[in-house]
Amino acid sequence: MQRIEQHASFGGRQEVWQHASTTLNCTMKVAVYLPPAALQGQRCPVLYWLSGLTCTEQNFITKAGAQQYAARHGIIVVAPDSSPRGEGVADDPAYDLGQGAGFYVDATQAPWATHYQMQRYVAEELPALIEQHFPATDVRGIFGHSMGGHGALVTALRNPGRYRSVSAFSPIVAPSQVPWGQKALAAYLGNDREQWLNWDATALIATAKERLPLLVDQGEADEFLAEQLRPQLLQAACEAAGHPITLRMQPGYDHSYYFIASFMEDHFAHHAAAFANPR
Ligand SMILES: N[C@@H](CCC(=O)N[C@@H](CS)C(=O)NCC(=O)O)C(=O)O
Repeated sequence: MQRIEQHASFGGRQEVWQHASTTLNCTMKVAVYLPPAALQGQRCPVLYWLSGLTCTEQNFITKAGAQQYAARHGIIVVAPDSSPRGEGVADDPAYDLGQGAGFYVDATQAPWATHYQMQRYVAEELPALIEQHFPATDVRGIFGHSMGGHGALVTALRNPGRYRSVSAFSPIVAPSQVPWGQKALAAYLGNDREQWLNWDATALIATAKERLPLLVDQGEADEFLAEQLRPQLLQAACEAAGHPITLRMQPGYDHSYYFIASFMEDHFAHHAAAFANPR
């Protein structure tokens, strides 16, 4: 791993690292915030952030205002790029497919399957790397925004026991039922809609092996709310399955990082409380 950026921040350090990913077959960039406790040699729990469409590892660290809360709670925050990248990596001219739009799934279809294995990357390769190279414990949480909110929910649901906590901002809760998800899942997984359900939080809730409480914040003025996000589908699935969920509709807020930053403190409190509780 090679460090390519470092900035003092709230007594800790915001870093960006670059590494060769064996899962994705390309060079990946990942942002790592080390709180003051980690710089003093303490092992800290790790909160993974998954970004939305068009994002790199930069959007979250420059716009979400998370460093102050990570510093206060003594949490390492890891924010990877949202897809494999590079000249040899398959892409599409549209913003919602290909580079910047990995959807956190493991692709099975050409030309995507060679590099687009984002689920194994975020759930397996990245935690192993972080826990080897940084003063991290194996206590993990995961959260994200939009496509990354979908990624966080699905990653926690598919990997029981691996995360202590999960939350999301404006997630795509039912990708198999909305245009962004249908386009990406058809490309990456093919046309068998049964396969799509393995990557759809609303579908996975019914048979979840672990009932981690979900915290979901959603802006009511979000331009993608009615067509792409539809959080009520997740709430209904949770009610049917007896899965704990706190869905907070936030009047006046749109889909942007201004919204995310406004409720970031609450998400850190949610994850920090879970980290403090022994299982
Ligand atoms: N209107 C946007 C749609 C993509 C979008 O809204 N991306 C969200 C995540 S779904 C985002 O985080 N954008 C980057 C940012 O706001 O920094 C575009 O065409 O680029």
